[in-house]
Amino acid sequence: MEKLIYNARILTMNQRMETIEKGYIRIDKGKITEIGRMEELGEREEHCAGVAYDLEGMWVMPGFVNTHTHVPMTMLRGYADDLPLHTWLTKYIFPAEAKLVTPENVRLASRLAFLEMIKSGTTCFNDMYFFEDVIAEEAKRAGLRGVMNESVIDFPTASFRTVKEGFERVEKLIRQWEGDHSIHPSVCVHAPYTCSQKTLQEAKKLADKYSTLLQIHLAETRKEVEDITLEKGMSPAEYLYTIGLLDRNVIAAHCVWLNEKEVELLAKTGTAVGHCPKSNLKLASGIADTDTYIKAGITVGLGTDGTASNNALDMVEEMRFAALLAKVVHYNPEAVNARTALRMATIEGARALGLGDITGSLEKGKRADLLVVHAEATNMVPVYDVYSAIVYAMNSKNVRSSMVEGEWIMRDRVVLHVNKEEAVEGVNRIAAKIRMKNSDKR
Ligand SMILES: CSC[C@H]1O[C@@H](n2cnc3c(O)ncnc32)[C@H](O)[C@@H]1O
Ligand SMILES: [Zn+2]
Repeated sequence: MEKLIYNARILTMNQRMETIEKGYIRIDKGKITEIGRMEELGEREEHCAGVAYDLEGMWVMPGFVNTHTHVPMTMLRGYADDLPLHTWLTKYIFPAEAKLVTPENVRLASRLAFLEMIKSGTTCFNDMYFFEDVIAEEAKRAGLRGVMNESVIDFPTASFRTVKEGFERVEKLIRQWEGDHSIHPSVCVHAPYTCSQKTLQEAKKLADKYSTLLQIHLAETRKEVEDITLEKGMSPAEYLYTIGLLDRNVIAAHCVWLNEKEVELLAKTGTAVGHCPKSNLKLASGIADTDTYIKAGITVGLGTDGTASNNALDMVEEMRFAALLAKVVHYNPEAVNARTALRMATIEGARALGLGDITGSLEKGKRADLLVVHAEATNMVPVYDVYSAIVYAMNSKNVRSSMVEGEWIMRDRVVLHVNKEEAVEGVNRIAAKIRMKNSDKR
């Protein structure tokens, strides 16, 4: 059914960063069919074949694109905090996942994640986990757009015993969702320190075969750089370049520790970065120098990482952290200004995922993935600059409604297709079992 949104201030986030003071968007079959000023609409609002929404006092902007997360890790939120990555991962998270990751738990934990994501304005996410078939089903039900990465790693996991089996699962998922508008399966390998050269190259071949994205964790910690340099005689990104892994269809999460040469390699190959500022801070991994990356021509999006290392899925927070942190890297307040930060959270994120023609900005022909923001909320007043208000003053509660593929997924803070009580109760049940098992061991 056609929808018409009118009387809103519209932030298009298009190439020219156009805003429309009082504008309208016409939506049909999931797509933006018209976008313009109210004067251009004239009396035509009466000629909407479906429903018209008067959004006086609201801003309409593209939904946030979370370029790196592990959706079902909501079940491990707060399970192991205040640890460095290596200890956190090998002593706590991998062992817990070996017992906890079942299709049923993944389903429940995904529902909780989707509630939190929708409430804080995410409309599109790039996931990396196990049982992505289940996560994809739940994302579809919630109404979200998702890039789904069944992730391959060189040890047996709950969802596959061998790397071969892992890649078979990836291919199955790709075929299963072929032609779907909002579920985008892709290929993923965990990291250069958990996957052999053979696994990494096989993944790249598969991503190229199906024209999908390839996702990997890269240069997250100083330890990773030291270990890979010792083993391969070169730093992690240089190693990936040497074996043919860096490319236009690749997104590397984190990239905290890139040297000058590696920055050039990423820029030259068109490899994108998924910057996760909060997770990098909490695990004390470091601060990625995104200002330098962007100036070098690298596409940089933002990600939350999972809730066991963040511990939230809130892109509004992530965007603010990204802007603030970039400034202290070079003691330069102009680094990553509000416009750049909002671009990273929307259109640059979409471009990093290879979805730049589909989502991330509000333009004719693109899919209608958008947010309705309450601009008159007290924490947003006064407004001298819309980008400043969104990046430095807004909080997630200011997001009132959201839409993906032209369908509302939240209206007036009510998430339409995820049952809150069920999701909360489900994850609390999982946590109770973990607590019981851990107290048995003592
Ligand atoms: C192979 S599925 C994804 C795998 O990654 C783990 N993980 C979560 N956060 C991080 C991180 O910051 N660096 C490296 N690995 C991470 C997650 O627990 C899954 O096992
Ligand atoms: Zn991660």
